[in-house]
Amino acid sequence: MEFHLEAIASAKVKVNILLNGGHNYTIWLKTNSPLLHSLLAVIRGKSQQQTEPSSQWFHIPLEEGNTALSFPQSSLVGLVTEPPLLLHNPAANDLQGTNILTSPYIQIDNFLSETEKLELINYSLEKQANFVDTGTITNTAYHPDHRKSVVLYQFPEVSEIFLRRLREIIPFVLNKLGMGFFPISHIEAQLTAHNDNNYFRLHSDNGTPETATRELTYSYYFYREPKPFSGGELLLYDRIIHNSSYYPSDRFHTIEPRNNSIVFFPSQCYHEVLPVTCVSQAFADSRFTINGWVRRDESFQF
Ligand SMILES: O=C(O)CCC(=O)C(=O)O
Ligand SMILES: [Fe+2]
Repeated sequence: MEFHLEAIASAKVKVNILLNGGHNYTIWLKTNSPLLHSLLAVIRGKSQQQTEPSSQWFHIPLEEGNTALSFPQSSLVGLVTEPPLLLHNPAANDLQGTNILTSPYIQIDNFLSETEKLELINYSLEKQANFVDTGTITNTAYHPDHRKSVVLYQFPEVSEIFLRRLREIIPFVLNKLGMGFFPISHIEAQLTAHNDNNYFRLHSDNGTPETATRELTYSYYFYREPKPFSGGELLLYDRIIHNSSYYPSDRFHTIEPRNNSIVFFPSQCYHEVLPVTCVSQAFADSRFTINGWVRRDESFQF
């Protein structure tokens, strides 16, 4: 399921505009705002030579349009952005030959309140009849046993509030992962359940043309207590970069699917979900997740 809620997707950046003569002004802009992109273009020295003199000026409305900040492009000497907007991916920067890159991840405990988590469990149980097999979409003749679990694609009653919460921490998460901030087009979300002998074999989340704009993967874990299953750890593999392509190395981090925690990592990193053992085999005793991907808006390039 994809959510195209602009309010959720486009996070804001604090931009301090540095002008000739030591002047500076702070404004807030969405990551996909054309103004932000024009400012960045000037900084990169890539602005088009305009013949129209008026287009060589910036006119920025302030205080809900009651005031305006106007200055010529030539006066712009710098931008301080928070969170940092990186103009390129430092991880892949200037790498030649074969390199091994550690796959960064962050796991945040108590992502939802205890009541919200319990409501989410009850909600998932009410919707049991609407879950569908993931294998029918993911498994192929080449990889017949790639994935086994069930998924709910539509859950509007909870997804909006969940994604709003998620969006708030994305700047913090990208910073922790050492990833540059990027313009976000939308955030995908699905609700999955892994029961006895369910798993997801080694894969990356953005290896196809349709998934190429996925930048950040998240997985929120929730289940009944006492923990009704074992296994189901997430293994996150470090990356081998060879000739600009990413491959999994044999080094990995083992991430426990701790109840009410959320994990984030770059979507290009290979990972797998180890088989779950769930003795009761009851749907209610599954390893539940809300998981998905934050997508880059390709129409805006920093
Ligand atoms: O359930 C997890 O821990 C990760 C799921 C996953 O890798 C995916 O859905 O792409
Ligand atoms: Fe994945």
